[in-house]
Amino acid sequence: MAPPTILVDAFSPHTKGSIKEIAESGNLSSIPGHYNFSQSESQQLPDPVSTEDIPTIEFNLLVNGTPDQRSQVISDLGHACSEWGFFMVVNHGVEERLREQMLEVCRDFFDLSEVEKGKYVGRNVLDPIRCGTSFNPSVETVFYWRDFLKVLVHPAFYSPEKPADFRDVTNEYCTRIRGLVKELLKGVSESLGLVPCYLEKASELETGLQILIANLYPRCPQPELAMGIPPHSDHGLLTVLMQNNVGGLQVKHNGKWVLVNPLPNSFLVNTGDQLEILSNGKYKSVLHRAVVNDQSARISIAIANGPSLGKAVAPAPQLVDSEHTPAYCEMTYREYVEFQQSNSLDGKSCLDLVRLSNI
Ligand SMILES: O=C(O)CCC(=O)C(=O)O
Ligand SMILES: [Fe+2]
Repeated sequence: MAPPTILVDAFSPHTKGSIKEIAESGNLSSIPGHYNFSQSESQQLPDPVSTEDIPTIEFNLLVNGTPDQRSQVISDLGHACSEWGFFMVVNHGVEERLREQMLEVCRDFFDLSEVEKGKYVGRNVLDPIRCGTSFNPSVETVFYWRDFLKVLVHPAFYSPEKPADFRDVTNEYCTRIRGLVKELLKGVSESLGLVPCYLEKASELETGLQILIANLYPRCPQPELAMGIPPHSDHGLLTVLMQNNVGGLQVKHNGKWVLVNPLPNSFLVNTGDQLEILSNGKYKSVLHRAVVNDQSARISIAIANGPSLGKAVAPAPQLVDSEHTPAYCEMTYREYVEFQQSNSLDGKSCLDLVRLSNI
């Protein structure tokens, strides 16, 4: 088979529009060649996928439980972070109505005209509002079956002008998620043997960077040949994810891809690179990816919660001793995010690049 000849410059997704537009144009029965990963040398599809029970965290017991119940949840959190880097949160108190509204405003955004969405085509990772397609199209030769919208929502809050209710709904939702993350991080700190406020302080969470990422994966006529989002880890502390009722997320666990089937009304939470650094590698930032399907469009909404951009992040001194030397170099979160964006990671975590060689 001939190698792919499509170059980013010759076929910029920004000029040709979204994958939504391509997927919805006529009766598409096969995917364009530059979405076909079987032609790519760098990505291999698919690996065997298994189903396993994913750890579940009872949020209500973490914040309102008896001391014994709270201790149990903290121990569950510790296990989830060290063994999986991934867990489901149930009984979190965020109303189903708000979650549905979030999905609606994000769907309405993707339904805007290409011209309207084109206002937000951005190039830089820290642009306040950025809409695009694929994963990192400036360095890719085969594209991902995904459109995205990324909005910075904290410490300064931004919103596209349309749809009209996007601003209010996302502001409320992201504020609620910040509350959830703050409590989860207290539990995670305690599970590391640190004081409850450790991670909050060490990451300057009050001015922490929060990013809303809405992903649209349209129906794909040949899902076995395409990929929605490639294996990656998230750069922040904790990412809180939900989806419409369509599956596709997979997490890497013990060397295998595990299909995630969330419990109704639950949030999916994964650990990010900054948590791995702060915990000196005790909690691994989990690799995850999203596959596509030929039945229904999938929408996922990830809220990434990270340290303050100016905060220099390093392993907690309490987790460093003669047996556990510092495993990562200190870097501000801004440097880390920009460093990640400037590297073609090709399925690897940016952490591989900042890990000190002594572990
Ligand atoms: O669509 C998904 O389930 C995963 C999305 C994701 O990993 C991300 O936006 O970082
Ligand atoms: Fe992710």
